Amino acid sequence: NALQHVTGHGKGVLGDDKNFDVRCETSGSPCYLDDVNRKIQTYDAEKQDQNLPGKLIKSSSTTFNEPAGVDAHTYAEKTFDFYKKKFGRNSFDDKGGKLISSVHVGDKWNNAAWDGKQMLYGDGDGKVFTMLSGSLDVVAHELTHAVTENTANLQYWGESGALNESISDIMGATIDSKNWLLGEDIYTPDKSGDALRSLADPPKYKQPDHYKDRYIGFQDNGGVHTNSGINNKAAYLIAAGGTHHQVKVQGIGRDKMSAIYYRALTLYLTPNADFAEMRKAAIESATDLYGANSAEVTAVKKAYDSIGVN
Ligand SMILES: O=C(O)[C@H](CCc1ccccc1)CC1(C(=O)N[C@@H](Cc2c[nH]c3ccccc23)C(=O)O)CCCC1
Ligand SMILES: [Ca+2]
Ligand SMILES: [Zn+2]
Repeated sequence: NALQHVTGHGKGVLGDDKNFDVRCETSGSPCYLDDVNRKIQTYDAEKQDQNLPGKLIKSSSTTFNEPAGVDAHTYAEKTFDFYKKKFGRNSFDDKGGKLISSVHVGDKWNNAAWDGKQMLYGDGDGKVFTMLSGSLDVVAHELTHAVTENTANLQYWGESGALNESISDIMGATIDSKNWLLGEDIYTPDKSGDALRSLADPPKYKQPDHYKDRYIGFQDNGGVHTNSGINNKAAYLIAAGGTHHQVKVQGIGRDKMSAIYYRALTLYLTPNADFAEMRKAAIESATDLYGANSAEVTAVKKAYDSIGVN
């Protein structure tokens, strides 16, 4: 069958209308959540997590009545386009690798993940989470794990793991740039105004925002989802500015901040990098991009001073 690609339509998890690229048989039907240009395919795991990816989501027309799949597909396209347009990166591996997502993974699974090969999204239990692909920052978070694996490959425990997590939150909050929250669109559907994490104020959701308050222990791979708050705070301050622990940072904006972290991730960070190495890599990247005595380099130095990473 000819690789036709047409525009599909459908409502997302929050009931909003979305357009996205699909593939239809030459007869015009059925159509699939298969973006042949970007090589993004979205599957239905049918509430199990053993035989992945499951079934390629299809519809008898270009209209898809599958909100979780519509958002997983559309947000993967948006994240793909961000990396391509802003950094010239051709998919997560910079080789045009195929991006596979599965929705309805597990039974009311209150989580999502990149499993080393594909993205997985749970439906949530409807209390703690609604379908997790309904949040652009979550999709961008997961896809960024794939980028990290193909670049610095930050090991997923201890300080390198916290940095791995932080880079995913930073790119998530850059691509979903409406605020500095993570997961707010799908977290506690019955309650508004809360989120899974805040980069602006990590302690609001029980994350540290200073190196002296880091978690040292064995839970969650040594606290990768906890200590990410420390580097998240630094990234927030570099972008938005502010005074933290008596240190004043002049912000340089989200755009330059994310360019610094992307350069650090792809050129300087190594698999076992710790927070001290993150500081050096960010200074080096800002120096490359904006000059040794630039306001951008000063912002990076001050931000890391303010979180106790000197
Ligand atoms: O990608 C990640 O870092 C997280 C992947 C978690 C995971 C790891 C290994 C196997 C399965 C699942 C998923 C996300 C996450 O931050 N999960 C946290 C918070 C969380 C979500 N659901 C939970 C349920 C219970 C406890 C904590 C959580 C975690 O797993 O810690 C990222 C954005 C939103 C969900
Ligand atoms: Ca957000
Ligand atoms: Zn993560």
